[in-house]
Parts: sequence; C-alpha cells; structure tokens
Amino acid sequence: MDKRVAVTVISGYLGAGKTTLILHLLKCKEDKRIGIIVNDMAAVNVDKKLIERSPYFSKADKLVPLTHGSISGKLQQQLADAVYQLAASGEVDVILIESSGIVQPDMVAKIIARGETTDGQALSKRCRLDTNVTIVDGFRVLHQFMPGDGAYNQDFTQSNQLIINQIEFCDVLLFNKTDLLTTEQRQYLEQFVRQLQPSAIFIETKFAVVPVNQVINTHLFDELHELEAYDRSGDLSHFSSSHDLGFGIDSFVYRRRRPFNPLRFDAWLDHWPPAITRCKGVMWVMTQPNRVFTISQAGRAMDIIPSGYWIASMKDWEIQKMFTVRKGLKKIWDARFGDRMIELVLIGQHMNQQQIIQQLDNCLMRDDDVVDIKSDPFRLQHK
Ligand SMILES: Nc1nc2c(ncn2[C@@H]2O[C@H](COP(=O)(O)OP(=O)(O)OP(=O)(O)O)[C@@H](O)[C@H]2O)c(=O)[nH]1
Repeated sequence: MDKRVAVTVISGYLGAGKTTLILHLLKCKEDKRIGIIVNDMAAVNVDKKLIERSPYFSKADKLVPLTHGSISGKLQQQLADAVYQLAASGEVDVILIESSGIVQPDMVAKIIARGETTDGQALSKRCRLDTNVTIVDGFRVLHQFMPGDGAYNQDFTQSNQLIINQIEFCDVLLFNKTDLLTTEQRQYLEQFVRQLQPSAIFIETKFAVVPVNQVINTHLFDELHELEAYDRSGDLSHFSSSHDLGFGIDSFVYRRRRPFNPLRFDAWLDHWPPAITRCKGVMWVMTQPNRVFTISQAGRAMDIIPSGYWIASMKDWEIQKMFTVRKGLKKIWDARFGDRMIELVLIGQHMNQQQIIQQLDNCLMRDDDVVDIKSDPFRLQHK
C-alpha cells in the first residue's frame, strides 16, 4: 500500500474561489488531518488569515504560508521544502496547496512529482501528487472570453492565457460561481471549457461546494501521461477536429505547408472573426523563414511570440540528432520544408469554417509576393 501523503494542488486565477474551496474542505474533512500550504501574492497573506480564522481549522491541521511572492526560484525551493517537511512529519494525512492565482499550473505539479528539497531529498519519497484541481470563475470567463465585437483587449492577454493554461492542466475542473450565471450561460460556458479540457472531471459549483472525495485522494493524477502531454501541448499533431456538442461550439485544425505573408496575415488579425474564441498553434512567416512563431488567442486577448527555430533551419548533423531525440518528428517531416508549417487549432461558436479557411489561405505567401523584412509587423519581436 502506498503510504505516501496525497497532495492536491489547487489552481485558479485571482479570486476564482481557491480559499473558499479550502475553507469548504476544512469544514467537511471529517477526521483527516490537513496540511495546507498557501502562497499569496500580496504583502499581507489574506488567505492565511482567512484560514486561521475558520472555526473548522483545528489544532490537528497545519498551515504553512510561503513568503516569496510568485514565480521565483526561491519560491519553488521553499515550496519543495515545505511540502517535504509536512509529508515527512507524519502529522498530516493530506496536503492541500493553494497556488497563487498567477502561477503556471504545471510548475507546482512538477515540483511535487519531480522536485527535491534543498538538501537533495526527493519529494516523491514522502508524498505523491494526487489531484490537480483547477477552479474557474465562471463569471470572469463569461466576460473575458465571450466573443464580443471582435476587438482585442490587451489587458486580458496575460490573464486569459493563464486561465486557459489552468483549464488545460488539471484532473478536476470546478466551474465555480455558477450562481452568477443564467442556465443558458452556464451550459454555453460548459461547452466552451470542455473544448479546452475534454478529459478532466467537470463539476459545477457554487462557493466551491464539492464532495471531498472528488478532490482529495482521487488517484487521478497520472504523472507519465499528464506532464508529458502538457510539455508537448505545443505539438498539435494529435489534435483532430471535433464536432458541435451543442451551442454551435466546435473546433478544427488549419494546417498548411506554406508560410503566411506577414502583411496580409496582420491585416486579417485586425478583422478577427468574433466567432473564434480560442486559437493556438504555430506559424511560419515568409520573411523570417527560420523562426517559429506561436499564436495563442483566448477571447479578446492575442499573443504572437517567437518561440525558437524550425529544426529544418539547423545544420544537417543537428537535424539528424533531432530525429533521434524528438518523438514524432519523422511523421511531420516534409521532404521540402522539413518541420516548417502553419498549424492552428481553432475553437469557437458558430464558426464559418469554410470562410475562415478561405481567409487564412488568402494570407498565405503567393509566388510573386515580395515583402521587405523592414515592413514585417512581426519583425519587432524578432531578436
Ligand atoms: N457569488 C459567488 N462568489 C463566490 C463564489 N465562490 C467564491 N466567491 C467569492 O469570491 C471571492 C474570492 O474568493 P476566494 O476564495 O478568496 O478566491 P481565491 O481564488 O482564493 O483568490 P486569491 O487568493 O486572491 O487568488 C470571495 O469574496 C468569495 O466569497 C461563488 O461560487 N459565487
């Protein structure tokens, strides 16, 4: 029998309801002794105070606040040490980690599954990552992600990306604050969230009320598959189109072995079809043939960043080496273009697929196209 302490990691954007969930779990924990690790962004750790003040926070429970803010290496080490100490103390049956609202969800998972303490003890000796819970603020998602007039709001870029990452990396997804939504909005958002995360257990909640056994000791986390799949999430070759499950929400993949003309593609971005709620993938641009650009749009936020080089732009011996280390490279390799491609997953509601494909095709490089790199709108991001 595995005697290691089960760890549940609770992620969710600022204000989604993480502390509310912990307070609820304390109330319903029965005879379990709970170790809680909280990491608040603010100088005053409000979450710590709220938990300490709870009448259900008993003497048998333990609370460890982390003090190093958000994403720094120091915080990661502090987290690893705190988890190990709690697990090794023999004084708790379960550990809950409330990760700060702005931490990448896989970071905490990797620390628990693969991390070491300052003095080199593997965390996996004493504890096991049991469940990754993401709590989503339904009200926020409604306002930040729903197609409006098609205009981007750069204020949302960071938060949307983070919320999407949190949704994409979890075993259990609590869709919270449903009391603030109409039935129709709820059903619609459920379809949207399920497109992003088809495999997690989806539970609608009000004030994070959920049966304890749905988030603690579930044995849902599968290290090998989950972490690896998440690491590969930029690789969309496994993604296939899906069909409308209601509300007209569906998805398709756009793949081409031809680069975009950056001027035409940039102009198209200004007329982004509001029906597309989520787009992610890689892009090949004619003016910068060696650069991989990643695109990530979520609702009204759009992010296009250079993210490395096509393998096809490397030296021959390096390419040969990549074939030995990169799984699946052979499958996507094209005799003329190597791994260069445009590959976008598009998720949306009532999308006119044919029209979008036609518009994107219209942005592709034509044989007689000439574009000066100086006029390339993606040039500024080119180092
Ligand atoms: N209406 C409504 N409010 C909720 C619900 N769940 C939580 N809240 C409220 O939302 C606010 C934020 O909840 P918290 O649990 O503090 O959120 P958090 O994710 O811990 O926030 P940070 O620690 O700042 O990231 C609180 O005022 C909660 O009472 C819900 O289902 N419905």
